[in-house]
Amino acid sequence: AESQLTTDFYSKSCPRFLDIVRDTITNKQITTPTTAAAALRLFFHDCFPNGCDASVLVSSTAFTTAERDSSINLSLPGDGFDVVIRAKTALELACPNTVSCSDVLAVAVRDLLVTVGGPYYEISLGRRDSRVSKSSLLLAGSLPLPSSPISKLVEQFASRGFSVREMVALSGAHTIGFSHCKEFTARVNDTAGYNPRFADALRKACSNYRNDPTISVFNDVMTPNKFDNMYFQNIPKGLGLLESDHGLYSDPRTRPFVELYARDQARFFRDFAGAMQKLSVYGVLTGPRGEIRRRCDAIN
Ligand code: HEM
Ligand SMILES: [Ca+2]
Ligand SMILES: [Ca+2]
Repeated sequence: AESQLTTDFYSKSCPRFLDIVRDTITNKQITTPTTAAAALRLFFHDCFPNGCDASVLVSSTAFTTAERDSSINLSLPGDGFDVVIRAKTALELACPNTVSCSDVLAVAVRDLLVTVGGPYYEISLGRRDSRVSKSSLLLAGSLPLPSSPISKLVEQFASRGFSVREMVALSGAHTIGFSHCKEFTARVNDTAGYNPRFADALRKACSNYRNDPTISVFNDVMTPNKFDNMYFQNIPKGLGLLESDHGLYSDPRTRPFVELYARDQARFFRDFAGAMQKLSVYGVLTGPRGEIRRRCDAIN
């Protein structure tokens, strides 16, 4: 299906497509700077389990619990959904029933990454949206957990055609955004891999998280809002946040790529851009296998 995608898919049917998405994401990112990270994680959680088909955008109904309401997706921030819905609303006025929500999400993420300093890459278009979104179909193990051993993560990426190198490059997404205390606190207490002063600061920041589960910490403590290679420079210094971040440095299969990206940001940007292009065509639907959703939060 991915071979049927083209970069000029909407050039006749919706010539303003790219401009409309760019205007929308620019306004949103300026007013809400957490949007870029929110949308990037949303995209990963759409594509990785069952393909880039906007299945994660659908809301639950009286009859079905949608993917969005499965436990691993409950922490997806609303701003990722919101930026897609805003762009889609503007697009329905300009070119009704033409642009898929999955294409909007893929392009919105690309453009948002550029606004925070990330690399530009071409996005092929013509994805269609899923006609199903069921929490019950999201199998255990369809998304990586921070507590998973590196072998398990390598396996999860390999079964979808991603190399170890691509997995490390994609993990560089944690150069922006934040994580809730419950995702890492248990590990901080045994201090394995953490810089002691960083561990102290994390314990302090999270000391009240059971009463206030919204407390969260930047994934990249040095440049939290900038897309750069700082994530990889942090890890060898014990400044990685999640157990899976530290793990990339302890494992001999992934460590060389952490070191490579830590010293060569251009290399990281090239590999990240390539891996994002690959992720963005993973499991796409084309033609009659999908639909152009009228609203991104509901199957037609
Ligand atoms: C390698 C395995 C990965 C694991 C175990 C993992 C795990 C996590 C966890 C636990 C969080 C914190 C969520 C929260 O507390 O709200 C997080 C945040 C995030 N993840 Fe990952 N992730 C992985 C790979 C990826 C990939 C491949 C991407 C994108 C290409 C990505 C993008 C993000 C972003 C942008 C955030 C910050 C979200 C925000 O600020 O709203 N992650 N990740
Ligand atoms: Ca999906
Ligand atoms: Ca950063």
